[in-house]
Amino acid sequence: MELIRGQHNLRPWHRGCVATIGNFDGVHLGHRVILDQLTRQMARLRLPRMVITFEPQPQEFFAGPTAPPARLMRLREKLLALDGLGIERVLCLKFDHQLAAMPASDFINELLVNRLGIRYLVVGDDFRFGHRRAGDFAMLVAAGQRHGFEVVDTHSYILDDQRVSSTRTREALAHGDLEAAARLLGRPYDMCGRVAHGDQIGRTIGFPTANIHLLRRVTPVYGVYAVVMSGAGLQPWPGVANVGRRPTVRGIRQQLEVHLLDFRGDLYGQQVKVDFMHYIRPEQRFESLMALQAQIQRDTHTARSYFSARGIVIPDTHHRPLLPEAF
Ligand SMILES: Cc1cc2nc3c(=O)[nH]c(=O)nc-3n(C[C@H](O)[C@H](O)[C@H](O)COP(=O)(O)O)c2cc1C
Ligand SMILES: Nc1ncnc2c1ncn2[C@@H]1O[C@H](COP(=O)(O)OP(=O)(O)O)[C@@H](O)[C@H]1O
Repeated sequence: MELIRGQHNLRPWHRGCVATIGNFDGVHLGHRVILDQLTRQMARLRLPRMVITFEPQPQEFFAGPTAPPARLMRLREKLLALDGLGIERVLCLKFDHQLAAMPASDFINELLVNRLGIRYLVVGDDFRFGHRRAGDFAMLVAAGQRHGFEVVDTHSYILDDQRVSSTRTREALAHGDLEAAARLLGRPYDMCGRVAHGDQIGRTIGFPTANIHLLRRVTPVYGVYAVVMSGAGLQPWPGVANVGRRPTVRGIRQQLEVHLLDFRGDLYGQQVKVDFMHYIRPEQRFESLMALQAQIQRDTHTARSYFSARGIVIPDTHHRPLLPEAF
């Protein structure tokens, strides 16, 4: 997949594509239907698929730095998901004052027509763009008729009588209904990151945890969960995780901490993905490390019952095949 950061990085060979515009936060089943639509048009018109997205997301820009709304994915996670679906190109536009002030006609003529040479565009019929949100679906349809591209409305994807959306997914996660979120996403909710060094308190209470910095993001999950971690050259590995500020040890930053069940080994520096399977409890402040330790012990029991009821097996570190000494 090719990532094009900003309009100024578009080159003449990027002209000619079938495209969609949106936040794609979560890359949920509704998004997947849109992307499938692009795939069919790619085959018909023999043109690459282009996803046009914004960073920060417009709602984040308008909310300002003090009250950022929760988002499901960091840009990196979004790009990984789109790459996994085989999308050829992503144009990531920096959403700033300049873009917010761009007249709707420039957005169409400069970007969509001149720079991108769009031949097919799929967007929601409530999509608004350009200065004062003056651009709308009807304007795109009219431009399409003038310049010879097709504009199609995204049909709402319905599950359990309701539209699948990023907001609905965030709400399911906020209510601890990870199972509902997984149905909307078509996979468990996950977060990706690199395992960093922490305060090394975990090992002293018998629960070493792989620390993953969340890079200032407002997460839609908060508290203790049964998780499955993958990456680091391991088979998917069940564990328990805490997303929070760790009030017991006076943590400052919000962090994701994963304790893998029955695992021993070094994970520092590894890039990992953590699937959130089941909500266990909210984060709490404990009076002592001993009280925290006792609670984590109970959390691991809860997680073990969850995994065994679903036939998810915990691998055995001791039975992992070892490379011969000579290697
Ligand atoms: C399953 C689990 C639940 C946790 N719950 C809490 C909690 O409710 N409150 C808290 O302050 N710390 C909690 N922690 C502890 C911290 O997340 C962290 O593991 C601990 O402070 C050790 O940090 P370190 O890895 O930097 O040494 C929990 C950890 C795990 C693995
Ligand atoms: N079962 C386990 N789950 C998670 N990490 C483990 C486990 N066993 C060993 N580790 C290793 O120990 C580190 C965590 O130990 P910890 O004492 O919590 O130190 P830190 O505060 O640096 O995270 C992990 O980053 C990983 O490399």
